[in-house]
Amino acid sequence: VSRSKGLRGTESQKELRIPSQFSQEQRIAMKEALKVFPTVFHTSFIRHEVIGNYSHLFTVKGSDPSMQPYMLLAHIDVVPAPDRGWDVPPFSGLERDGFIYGRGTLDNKNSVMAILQALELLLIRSYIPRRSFFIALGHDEEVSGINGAQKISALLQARGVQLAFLVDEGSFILDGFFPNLKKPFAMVSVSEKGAINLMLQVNMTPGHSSAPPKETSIGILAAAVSRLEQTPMPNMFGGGPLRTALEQLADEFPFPTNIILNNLWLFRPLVSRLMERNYITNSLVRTTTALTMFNAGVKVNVIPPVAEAIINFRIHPAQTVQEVLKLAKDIVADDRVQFHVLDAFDPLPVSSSDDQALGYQLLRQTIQSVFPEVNIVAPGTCIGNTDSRHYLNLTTSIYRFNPVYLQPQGFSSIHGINEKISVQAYETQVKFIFEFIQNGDTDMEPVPHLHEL
Ligand SMILES: CCCCCCCCCCCCCCCCCC(=O)N[C@@H](Cc1ccccc1)C(=O)O
Ligand SMILES: [Zn+2]
Ligand SMILES: [Zn+2]
Repeated sequence: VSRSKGLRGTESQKELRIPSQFSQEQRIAMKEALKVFPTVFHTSFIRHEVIGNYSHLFTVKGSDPSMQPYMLLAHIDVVPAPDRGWDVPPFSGLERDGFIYGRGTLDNKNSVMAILQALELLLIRSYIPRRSFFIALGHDEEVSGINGAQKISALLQARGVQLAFLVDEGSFILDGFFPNLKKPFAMVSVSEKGAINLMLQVNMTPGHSSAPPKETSIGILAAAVSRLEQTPMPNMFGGGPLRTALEQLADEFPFPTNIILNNLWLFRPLVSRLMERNYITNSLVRTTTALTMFNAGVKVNVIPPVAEAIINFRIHPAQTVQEVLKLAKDIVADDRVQFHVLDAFDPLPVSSSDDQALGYQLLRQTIQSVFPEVNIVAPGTCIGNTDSRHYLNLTTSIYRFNPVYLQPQGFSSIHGINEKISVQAYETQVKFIFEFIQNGDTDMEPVPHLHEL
């Protein structure tokens, strides 16, 4: 998408804009006061509700009821953090060398705090939005979102709300993910992979370990999961957001990659193989198979009656739950291994990233203004799952983007160790949301878009 396209506000709208410049005092307060947002909680046109005991829903009523509302989404829960391996304790929130360390600093307390902080800063400058918006802060995203996001979504549906678009976590400004691409680019995820949690179970007759049978439940199951791990699902690289992104990025690469990416009609097989070389880009071209749990055995000298394993599949947008299960059964090819699907859902619909897509264009406009050094804003597919999938009933326009730079090392720190965000990056995220909310007051309305997969 060229930088020249985008949204244009009227002259009067431009004049009314509050510049996103903060005093030194405000910048210090932004960092220090990571606690309360008094103005947010005491503004007459903002309603705060607690949903499902712990999730938060803010309804910010705009002055123009004819404008369709949007939603900003984040989650307050985090995954556990091992005590070992961190440079500072993971729940201390300590600052070191300009970075705030801690579990959730990138996933997703940064967004929780930056959204509320940006709104607070706008309100104390007497900002009144034209377009209404919701802020939904889920409390159980890391364990499925059923008691948080799903309840908020049901409540808003009951109230007859339809959203123009929604913005959640799920992608970043990516820096250093391709070895020969020196410049960072913004990836806005317009879809996310599907998932299956599959339990494999083998039941055998227990007995004394001194006279073992030729095969045990553990041996049979281990062989089955090993076959799954050793047999990757097919490479599905071809179309969709990934192809669009690579084509948009083509000219950012040096020769000969630029030629290759500009001619995917010819070089598609080569590119699909190159993508497999790295475990992150590999996850974009196929359904991934991750062995995540394995349980068996009750005592050192008992042949175990049951062995169980859990396989976590992340489904490529070009496949379905049923197709992946069929492939998995064919790979295991052993009737003694029982399949139990614990939970499963297909890849999410693809939201529009065209010139008429309000949410996407507002993100692009704000990225270009806050990160002028970023040349490319490209659509992508989120490899993980987010709370946003619970809002399909409210909108067809779901975008996943965090206005933060991410390097491969930072990616490993999410759910890993030494998760951290620089104070400067956090300030920039606040600035981004401060601008985004104002940009949301544009008159441009989205056109209906049919989902495609
Ligand atoms: C053109 C290609 C460029 C290279 C691509 C690089 C990709 C790096 C993108 C990094 C963004 C990853 C953000 C992932 C957010 C996922 C959030 C998450 O962890 N969600 C959980 C939710 C969940 C779901 C079901 C049960 C429990 C939890 C997850 O496991 O997916
Ligand atoms: Zn998250
Ligand atoms: Zn997470």
